[in-house]
Amino acid sequence: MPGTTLPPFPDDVRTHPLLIIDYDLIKAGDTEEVNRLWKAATTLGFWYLKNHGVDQEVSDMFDMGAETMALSLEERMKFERGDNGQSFGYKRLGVQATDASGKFVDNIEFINISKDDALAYPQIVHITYPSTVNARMENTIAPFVRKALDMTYVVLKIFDDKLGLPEGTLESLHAMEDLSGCEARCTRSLPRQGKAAAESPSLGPHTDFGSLSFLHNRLGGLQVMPPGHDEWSYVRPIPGHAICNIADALSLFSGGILQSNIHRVVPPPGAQAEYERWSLVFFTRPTSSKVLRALVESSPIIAEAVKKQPGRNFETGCTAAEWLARRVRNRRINNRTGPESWAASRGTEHTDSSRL
Ligand SMILES: O=C(O)CCC(=O)C(=O)O
Ligand SMILES: [Fe+2]
Repeated sequence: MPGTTLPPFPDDVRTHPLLIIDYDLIKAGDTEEVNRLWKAATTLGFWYLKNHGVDQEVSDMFDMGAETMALSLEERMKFERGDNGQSFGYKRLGVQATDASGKFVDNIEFINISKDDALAYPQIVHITYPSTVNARMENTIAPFVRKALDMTYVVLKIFDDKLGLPEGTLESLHAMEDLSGCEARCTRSLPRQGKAAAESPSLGPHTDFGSLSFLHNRLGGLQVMPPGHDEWSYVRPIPGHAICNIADALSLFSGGILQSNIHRVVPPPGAQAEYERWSLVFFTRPTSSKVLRALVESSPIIAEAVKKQPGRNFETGCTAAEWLARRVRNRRINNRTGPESWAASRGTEHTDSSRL
C-alpha cells in the first residue's frame, strides 16, 4: 500500500457530507469554527479535520502496520488478543460477528497498541508487541499518540465550555498519565468481491467504544447511517483530512448531547475494491476506572438534557474498562451463544430503538 497510486473514490455512490473543521482555527479559539465543530459533534458526531499536522506520523504508522502484517501469521498470532475482552494486541481476520445472526464474520485484521504501553516503553504496562511494533514505539507510535492526545484535549476543552462543565473536567477524565483503553489501531482489509462482500460488511455496524476517534483513510469503505436515515452512505476520504467522531463515553458523559453515531466498513467502492484497504485510528478512551454516566452534578446543561430523555439510561454502572471489555468480548464469534451476544456487544446505538 504505501507508495501505491490508488484509484479515485467514485462519484456515483451515495456519500454523506461532513463539515470540514480547521484544527488551527479551533486551537486558536476562532468562535465561528468552534461553533461549526459543536454543530458537527451534536448532530452526526462525525467531521473532517484539516491542518492537524499529523501527516508524517500517520505515514510512519502505516509503515508500521505494513511491516507488522508482513510478519508471518504464526508470528502475529503470538500477540492475538484472544477471547477474554482484551482490546490491545493483534486481531486476526474473521473472529468478530458482523450482525446478530452470527452467520457472518469480519474481513479485517488489525494491530492495536495501547497508549500506556507506547508512552512507557520499554516498560510493559499491559502487553508485549511484535518486533515491528517495538522497533517503532519511540520514533513512530509515541509521537503519533501524543499528537492525537493533544488534538483530543483541544476538542475536549471546547466541549467543556459548550457543555457548561468546569474547565478541565473532560481532560481530567482522560489524563495522559492515567491507565486507559486508549489505543492506536492500524487495520488491513484484503480485497473481497462477489457474494461474500455483498452479504456482509468487513466490519459490522457499531458505535465506537471510547470518547473520540481520530481516523485516517486512504480508500473508501467507511459508511455512516445518519440519524433519521435508514440507508448507509459512504464517507469520502479526502487526502490530508482526518475523520473524527464522537464515541459512546462522550455521549454518556454529556447526557446524549454529543452524538456517538453508528458506522461500519464495507469493501471500497468501484475500482478501489481491488486494493488492500488500510486505515489508521487513534481511539481516545476514558481512564479505565472512570464510571460512564452523565455528568449531571457538574453541569446544569447536562442535567437538563438528561431530564428531557426519561427513557434513556445514562447510569451505566460500568467503568470505562468494563464497557470496553464487554463490547470487545461479545463481538468475538467464539463467545457467541445467540443473538443476545450481539445485543451485549452494542454500545449507545440501541438507545434509539430504530437503530441496528
Ligand atoms: O476503517 C475505518 O474506516 C473505520 C474503522 C472503525 O470504525 C473502527 O475500527 O472502529
Ligand atoms: Fe468505528
